[in-house]
Amino acid sequence: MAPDITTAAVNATTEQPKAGGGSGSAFVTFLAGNGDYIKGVVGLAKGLRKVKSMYPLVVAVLPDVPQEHRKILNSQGCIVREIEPVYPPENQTQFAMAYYVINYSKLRIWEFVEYSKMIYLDGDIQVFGNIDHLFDLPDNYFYAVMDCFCEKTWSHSPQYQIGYCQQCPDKVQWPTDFGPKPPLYFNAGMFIYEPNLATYHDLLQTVQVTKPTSFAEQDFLNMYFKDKYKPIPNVYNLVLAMLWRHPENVELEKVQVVHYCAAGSKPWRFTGKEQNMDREDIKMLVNKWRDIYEDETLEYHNNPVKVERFTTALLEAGGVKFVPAPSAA
Ligand SMILES: O=c1ccn([C@@H]2O[C@H](COP(=O)(O)OP(=O)(O)O)[C@@H](O)[C@H]2O)c(=O)[nH]1
Ligand SMILES: OC[C@H]1O[C@H](O[C@@H]2[C@@H](O)[C@H](O)[C@@H](O)[C@H](O)[C@@H]2O)[C@H](O)[C@@H](O)[C@H]1O
Ligand SMILES: [Mn+2]
Repeated sequence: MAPDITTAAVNATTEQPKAGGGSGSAFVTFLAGNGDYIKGVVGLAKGLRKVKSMYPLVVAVLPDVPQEHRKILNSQGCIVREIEPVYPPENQTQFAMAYYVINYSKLRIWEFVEYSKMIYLDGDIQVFGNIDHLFDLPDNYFYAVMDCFCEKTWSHSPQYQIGYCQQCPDKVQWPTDFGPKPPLYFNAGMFIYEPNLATYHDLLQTVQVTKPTSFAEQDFLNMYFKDKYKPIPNVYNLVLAMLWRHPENVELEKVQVVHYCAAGSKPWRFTGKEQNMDREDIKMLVNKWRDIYEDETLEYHNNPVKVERFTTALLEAGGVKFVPAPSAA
């Protein structure tokens, strides 16, 4: 039987190593704690398989992720990478959500230089369309979708207070006495980046001298990459609040990636009781997530990537060495 090798592994042996040193691409997500986000990551691994992505899913896990959850990740074909926490400097900041303090640990993914390009996805994201083409975007930029400032979670901000949102910049003009309009701001639940050790060390040093703010590492990443940030269409990270805040900017049938970040929208613990959670579109998106999560045909053991014998022979004949690697996709 032909050895299981991922297309990415084959690609990795043919692509030229880039600046970061790595030569392959992969999706990466972040898992912390012993709670139920493991379900989000399993759903994501199965969703990437359903859309027949060519790339593996790396999961950066904090030490508090239990062995049982790591076993589940391996059984789903994920590549589990242990990371240490990253804490912001001592501060009095009230994060929008108290647990956001652990989200600074996401910054460890810049150390994964065995990969030249990665797409980061939160564990509460699902991919409903193949987005592998995003790995081909030009290097040296930080790609992500613009966020929305209209939810209560933004009530601390001047944008919210004057009703300004970058999703509808002409609705409320930015007052001149408020100083310069804020630069475009991205949601950090999904982004395309290149791991790089110099950037990684600079990120960690800069965190220690930067005052933490409400949206923790999301604010920090926006500040750090403000000159490299390139917005990509909302279809690549539908922040659910867009459905009721900016429906004119959403064409649901074209959405490729859904981000279940609105309060009460996590599909694995959905009750439908919170504000906006009784909407038909929300219930449809939660059911779409659940269908994938419960789909037995999407289990890894039902989907090992097989390569025709001739491909193997071709690789060996060409002297190209390939390393079998589990694929989450
Ligand atoms: O207890 C937790 C909280 C968060 N996360 C990870 O951190 C990400 C960011 O948190 P979250 O998505 O809840 O933030 P939101 O996008 O809802 O603001 C999650 O998607 C998970 O990948 C986790 O693994 N365990
Ligand atoms: O740690 C800060 C987090 O900030 C972001 O979530 C927010 C943001 O999207 C707001 O705009 C929404 O209003 C809010 O609901 C949502 O939770 C990222 O999705 C998450 O990955 C993480 O970076
Ligand atoms: Mn999220």
